[in-house]
Amino acid sequence: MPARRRRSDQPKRVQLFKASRELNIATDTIVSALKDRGFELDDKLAAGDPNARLDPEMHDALIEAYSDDADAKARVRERRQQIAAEEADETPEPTPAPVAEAKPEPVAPAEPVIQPPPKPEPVAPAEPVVETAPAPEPAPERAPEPVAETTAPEPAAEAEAEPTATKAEAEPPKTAEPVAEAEGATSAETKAAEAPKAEAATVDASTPEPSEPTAEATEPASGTETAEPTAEAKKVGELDASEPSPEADQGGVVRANRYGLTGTKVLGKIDISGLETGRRRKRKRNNDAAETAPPAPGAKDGGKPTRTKKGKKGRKGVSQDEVQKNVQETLQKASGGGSKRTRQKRRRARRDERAAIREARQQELLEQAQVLRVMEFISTGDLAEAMNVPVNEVISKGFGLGMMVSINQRLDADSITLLADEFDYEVEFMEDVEEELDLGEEDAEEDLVSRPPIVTIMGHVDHGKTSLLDYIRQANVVAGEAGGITQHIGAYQITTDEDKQITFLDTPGHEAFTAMRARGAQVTDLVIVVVAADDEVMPQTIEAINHSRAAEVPMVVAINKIDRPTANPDKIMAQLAEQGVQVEQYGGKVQCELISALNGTNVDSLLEKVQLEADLLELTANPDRYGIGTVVESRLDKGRGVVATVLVQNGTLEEGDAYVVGLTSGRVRAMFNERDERVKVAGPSTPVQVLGLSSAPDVGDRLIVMEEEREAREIASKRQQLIREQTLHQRRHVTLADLSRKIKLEGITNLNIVVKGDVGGSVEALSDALLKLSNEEVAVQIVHSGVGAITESDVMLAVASDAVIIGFQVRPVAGVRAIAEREEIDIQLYSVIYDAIEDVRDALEGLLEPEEKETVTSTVEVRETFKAPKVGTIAGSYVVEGKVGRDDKLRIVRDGVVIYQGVIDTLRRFKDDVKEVAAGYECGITVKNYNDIKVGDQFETFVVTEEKRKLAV
Ligand SMILES: Nc1nc2c(ncn2[C@@H]2O[C@H](COP(=O)(O)OP(=O)(O)OP(=O)(O)O)[C@@H](O)[C@H]2O)c(=O)[nH]1
Repeated sequence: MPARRRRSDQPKRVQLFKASRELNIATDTIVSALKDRGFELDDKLAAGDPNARLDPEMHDALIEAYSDDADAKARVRERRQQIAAEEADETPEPTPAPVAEAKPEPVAPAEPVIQPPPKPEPVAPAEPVVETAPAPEPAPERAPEPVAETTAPEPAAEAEAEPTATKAEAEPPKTAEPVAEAEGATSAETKAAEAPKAEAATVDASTPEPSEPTAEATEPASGTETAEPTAEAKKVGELDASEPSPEADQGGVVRANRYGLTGTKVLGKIDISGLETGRRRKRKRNNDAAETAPPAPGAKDGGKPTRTKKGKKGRKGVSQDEVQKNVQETLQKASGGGSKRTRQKRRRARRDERAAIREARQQELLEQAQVLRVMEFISTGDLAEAMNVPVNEVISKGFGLGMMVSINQRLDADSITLLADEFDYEVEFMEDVEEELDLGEEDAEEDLVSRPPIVTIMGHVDHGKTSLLDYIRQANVVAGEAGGITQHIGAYQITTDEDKQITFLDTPGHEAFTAMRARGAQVTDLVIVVVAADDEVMPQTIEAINHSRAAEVPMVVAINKIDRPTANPDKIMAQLAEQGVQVEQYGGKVQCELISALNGTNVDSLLEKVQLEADLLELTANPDRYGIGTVVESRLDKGRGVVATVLVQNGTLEEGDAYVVGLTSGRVRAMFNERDERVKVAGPSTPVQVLGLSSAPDVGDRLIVMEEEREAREIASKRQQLIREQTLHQRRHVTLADLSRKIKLEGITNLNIVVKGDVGGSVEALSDALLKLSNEEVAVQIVHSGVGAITESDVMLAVASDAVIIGFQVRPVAGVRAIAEREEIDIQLYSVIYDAIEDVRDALEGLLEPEEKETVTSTVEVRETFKAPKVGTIAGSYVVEGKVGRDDKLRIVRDGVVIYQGVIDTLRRFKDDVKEVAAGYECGITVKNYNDIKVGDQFETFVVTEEKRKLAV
């Protein structure tokens, strides 16, 4: 499976929801803006899918159009940070109080105000100002009309006209409001957003009044309110001006001071908060207020009475707290807490310090994009943990994005990316855990030594591939190896006359070659294409040529069977040239030898040519590193357990090494070469049989030596988990048993199969053949294939993926049959590959006819064996489950592999022949024509009945 690339590697394509957030505009607005600008939108984008991605040009166009909003947002953020810092400072002076108020308050007014035209208001004040001062320009431009017109003209005028007088009278009650107004103004400005701010700011600076009236104007009550604001505005002005008189700290004067200060503060804040966007800020501020506001006792109550007049509850509450707090602080100060002051100073210093650290950390996080390395299908809980955020936050973000996720729900790649984005994480998926291994480590030039080439022989059927391999192998043995005949272990190494070594992959044909390549295991360095001289370049010859080209592996042509009288090598060379293979005899570069695999003619010089070609490749490896190899064959050996032939590709594999291979890990218990001699080490390009695997790996799996076994185990279990999760997610509700019916009734499109077999070769062959059965309606998928008995985990896998289990020359281990029955998993067992293929084909075509049905009657364990003269071997047995019948057929299963199938000759209890023996009883069994029964063997007895087959639904 191709490793998923990090999104950051791709050209930056921003998601719609991100752009929306970034630019502070609705997704709908973005979509329509893009349409207006003539962009072609894909379906997702056109539908406003928040995950749809924008091309960089679209993004640029949006930035151009809406950067103001984005700027505003950025400024707001900046300001928020400032405010947070200020709050943290929480100076004892009255100043902080207003700040605190300013924050919560704008929020409250902000919302209601936001909807109406916030902009018009600034306009309103602008008018009054016009008279007194310059700055009317902005107003006319923006000046919408509604509120502005109704409220603005008169009140504004009044406000200005009446200033001082009104104030003198109105002062007491209004004192409470100034803040409110100020805030109102703030919010108004906030809404005005963009341009007006600058203006507003200037206005504020010069004349505080205008801004306030505006604020009020915005608010519902026009007349009265306007009047008040003006008054307040003046007040503020006055206070500011007059207040030079100190005493701020004094208890008695506290109130007056406080208010004066509050007012000033608020005005100062106005332009900043003017940038604020309503809701978020509100929440934040409320929280802030809650946090900053000390548990001041009767704060609320204390403050309220003064303010009852004006109806802004939110404000009152918060400001009351602050007021109360200030009062307390000031009183404390006044009562002469010198030590307190120092303590406060210290506290402030500490706070500053903490704030600085926090800021630095934030900055750091912002600067370096956070990358999350996770596997697909992790649960929401795990994702939250990986991001170090509370899981409910992740869930609620999910809701916000329209995703209903629960804590244990497994998430697909898109959901993970989306959620992680929300927390500013980039996601890197670990599809292949191998990525985590340090395989990429380059070998130093000086560590590299040359290694033998690894060669695969390919060609058309019957052109002599096997004969050539056999000849080479035998010739090699004859050449003086004392180890005896080489065994078929999937690969072997020979030594040429020049004392050079060549490793051959012992599986002729391109199936094995492509099967490995399909798994990303490029083992072969060189291909020998065999063509029979008495035949022609055939389809599979062309396939072989194409395979070697696709793999970018050089080829050497062997024109075989030249001993045959009908041999016509020239014709073959000409035909090869037609395929673009120019052999050297034809002036081309491809080396070619005319051979006879049967009697060995020119095989030596063929090997020389192979060696020459290999020399050009300058193949090297570093024997001084941990071994890395590829499994070329794996099988279940009766005595040794799982045996895997590993072709070491780099480094050295040693006995005792800890390794991970496929989904399993372990230690190399022992190693044997192709002559079955025990070896302690295996260097580059050496094929070796590895013992000590807990389960059979797949052909093409990489075996990687790890420093510690624990590490290897972790990787294996991660892989298992990944496979499990992926399988769960790829669940298809299809079973072979229902296949025909489902094809007809439900039009199902997938048939999942778990293939188990006795040797890797047959498993591969069967799997490949089954895969090829896919037709237009139904695709065959091999969800798992492996060597060995059918285990519970196979059944569980089949359950998870609704698969059928096909066993070739293997049987379910004890108890598994019962589980399969309970789970309604169909296990089909075969001894002939062709039968399996035919059955599946029939099932796929919905043609399976009723036939014989085999029913297993018992499982029997051989506990002792006795040799009796005439009778042969008697198996002293125990019936584990079921009931053995005298006429039952039987299979002998050893280590999960069927070694014999036949019939029961005699069935006895004590010395009597019996018709049947039930579970829990002992009996003596002899098998017709078979005596090689061993203790530990299992008999599986069965009867064959003429019944409709399961598949013939
Ligand atoms: N006369 C002659 N016969 C050969 C030679 N090489 C192979 N044969 C015969 O050709 C037949 C097929 O040879 P194999 O080696 O089985 O061919 P293959 O390409 O391995 O065939 P598949 O495994 O079916 O793909 C056998 O009967 C061989 O004895 C040769 O050099 N000369």
